[in-house]
Amino acid sequence: MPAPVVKPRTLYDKIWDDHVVYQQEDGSALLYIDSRNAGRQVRRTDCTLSTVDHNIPTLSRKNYTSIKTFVEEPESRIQCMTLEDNVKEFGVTYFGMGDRRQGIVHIIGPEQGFTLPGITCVCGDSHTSTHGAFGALAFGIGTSEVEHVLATQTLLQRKSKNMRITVDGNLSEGVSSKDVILHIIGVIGTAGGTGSVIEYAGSVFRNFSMEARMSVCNMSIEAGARAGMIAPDETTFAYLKGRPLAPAEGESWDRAIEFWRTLKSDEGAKFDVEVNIKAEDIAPTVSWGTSPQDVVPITGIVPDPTKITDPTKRASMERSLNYMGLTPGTRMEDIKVDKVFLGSCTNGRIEDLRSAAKVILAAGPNAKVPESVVAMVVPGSTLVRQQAEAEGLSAIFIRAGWDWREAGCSMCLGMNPDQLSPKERCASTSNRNFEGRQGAGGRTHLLSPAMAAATAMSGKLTDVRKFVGGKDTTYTTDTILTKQLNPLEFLTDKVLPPPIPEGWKGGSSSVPSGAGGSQAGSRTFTVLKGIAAPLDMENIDTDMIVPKQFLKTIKRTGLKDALFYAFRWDPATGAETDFILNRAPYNKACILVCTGANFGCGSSREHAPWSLKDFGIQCIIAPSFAEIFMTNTMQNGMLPCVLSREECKVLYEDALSHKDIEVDLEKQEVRRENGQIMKFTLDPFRRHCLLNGLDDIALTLQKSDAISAFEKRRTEEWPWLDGFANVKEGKVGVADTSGKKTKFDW
Ligand SMILES: CC(C)[C@H](C(=O)O)[C@@H](O)C(=O)O
Ligand code: SF4
Repeated sequence: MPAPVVKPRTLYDKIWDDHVVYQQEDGSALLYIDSRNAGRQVRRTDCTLSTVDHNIPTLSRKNYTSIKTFVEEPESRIQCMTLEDNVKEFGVTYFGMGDRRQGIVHIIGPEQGFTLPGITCVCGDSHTSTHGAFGALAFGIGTSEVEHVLATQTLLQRKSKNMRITVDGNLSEGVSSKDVILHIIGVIGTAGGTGSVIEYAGSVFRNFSMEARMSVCNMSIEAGARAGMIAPDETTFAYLKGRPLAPAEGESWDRAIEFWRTLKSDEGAKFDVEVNIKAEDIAPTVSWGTSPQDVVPITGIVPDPTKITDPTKRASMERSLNYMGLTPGTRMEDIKVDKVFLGSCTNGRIEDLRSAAKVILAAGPNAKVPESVVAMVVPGSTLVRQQAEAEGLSAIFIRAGWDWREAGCSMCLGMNPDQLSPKERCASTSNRNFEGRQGAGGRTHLLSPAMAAATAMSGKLTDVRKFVGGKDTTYTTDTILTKQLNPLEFLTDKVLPPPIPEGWKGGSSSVPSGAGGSQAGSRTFTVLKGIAAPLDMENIDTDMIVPKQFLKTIKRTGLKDALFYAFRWDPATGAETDFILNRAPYNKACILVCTGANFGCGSSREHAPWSLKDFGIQCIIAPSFAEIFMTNTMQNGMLPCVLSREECKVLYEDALSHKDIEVDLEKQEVRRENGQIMKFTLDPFRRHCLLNGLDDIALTLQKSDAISAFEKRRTEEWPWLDGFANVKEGKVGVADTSGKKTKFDW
């Protein structure tokens, strides 16, 4: 009999196929998750890593003794202490503030060799896409899904489309990986990758270092994609070799490498969407608006909304320009800044710091940041910080007048004290320029580390080529700086597997008990009729829906007033504004109708649906949704309903005239008062769960035999994934197992 013909597969197809624990009839699958960066009992502590990053202060830690005494802000302190209690209780490896392996989770995972090719990796954070740079399938999830993974080590997923973005050619001088990804998002838009996993291909990515690849994959979420990935190659393997949590050299490493070499898209594999970009078309790029797609070359001008024909899009652009305090036609290079932020999970790595330091050096030995500007560097991890100090980079920054901080997320989202004041303008190497992202009323321009340095040294947005004319500032080998050290010199802390928590009967044959049904409120959605609140905006992001200051809660409830906070409360007086949700009858709305696409884009914060639900909104109707937000709503018994833009506009008018709208999930239809019916569709499994109020975790636990069987096979085929493979004796990188039991409200 002839051998069956094997269809060529993409890299994404291969990783997906390797992780299917159980294929459901409706097309969705239970996917095994190899690693997660973060309750319930934890099924695989050996696959879990946790740290503190979002809300910790970035002040000197010289006198650090404990979170309790160091973190002044009470809610942040409670959140961090709760995490510490939980990692103790569950025996999860934890890099706390006193550990030099602490840092932004998307920096420390790769740094430690925890992120490996071919794995699935999730984290309750949208920039988990970063880890795709290693040829992993890595994506962000919300709190409810994190719970699901912690309890079952699996996730219910529907396969995404395959999208390939190829960038071939030679990048021009001054153009870095950040410019490449900003340019890509400018071309395809923030919803351009929705429903897809992007594979980045072509000579530009092949020639990038791992750090540059991480910056690109990191921002896949800003392009709306489920994940971004790059096929692993010799650059990947060289980066991983010798890292503490990577497979140990010898048989384990050899076996792993042999497998990793198979992880590439086959010749002739089918991609549903292909985008081709010429490297030569990419210039040093900067954002002008409040969405990462609002970008222009640094040599460009602020665009003119009157040239936009679609009224919703035009209104969004006008709103952005008004928020940003910019006039159409202004040269980007004429825009003065107040602050410069170098850091974040996009650009807080050693190469980013080197690239910026190089520009500072090029500005001259005595060059200083102008008095009017505050420039800060926040390394992505404490190890990056130590390496930068050893390489002499910190001295370059400090001499030029930059503020040299400790590791954390910092002003990327301002959940800690590092924030912009209203109307302050910041050149930032982070990934999001949403309204209020870096502080209420603050204005953000996204750019590369080299451009940030050029901007800091001149006080206004500046073309980096003015500083490094003729010199290549891409992340290749660099000779200007004093000395470049091998990161392995800093990765010397010994690692042991996490301790086994008391009472844990783990292993691949058992599934923790007590799982199921912890979500707040009802999970059932059937028919809903009532007042709908109208919204006419594009790209409503989750930072707008619920700003960062409310993410410090460890509860799912009490977020009613947090909803659209910056819109609903006057920043000066705290009084109610006349925003639509504050006006009767919309203050009692149970449905939200939005005419703009890409509702819920940005962060994976489940606080967004929690706050909507707390307000009373159970259904959102829009032309399209960001994927993580959509899943998060359904996890909370809410319905995201997709209708065409035209239908949304009709319902918007109904909402304006206070007409009731009826949404029927059983029949999958929206009914208007005049009897007109609009049909919609929803994933059959999700619909079934919503109609019956089913808990995913309870359902998954019924498949525990399949999970155990998968784990057995995984141990045979990929033994290096069990436990922390490259374990050395010595210091334990975890908290102990004593301590009181702490329970979240979720
Ligand atoms: C807080 C977290 C859930 C969030 C994310 O998902 O991205 C944050 O990292 C952000 O960048 O907004
Ligand atoms: S995007 Fe910013 S806030 Fe979010 S993980 Fe990265 S650094 Fe932290």
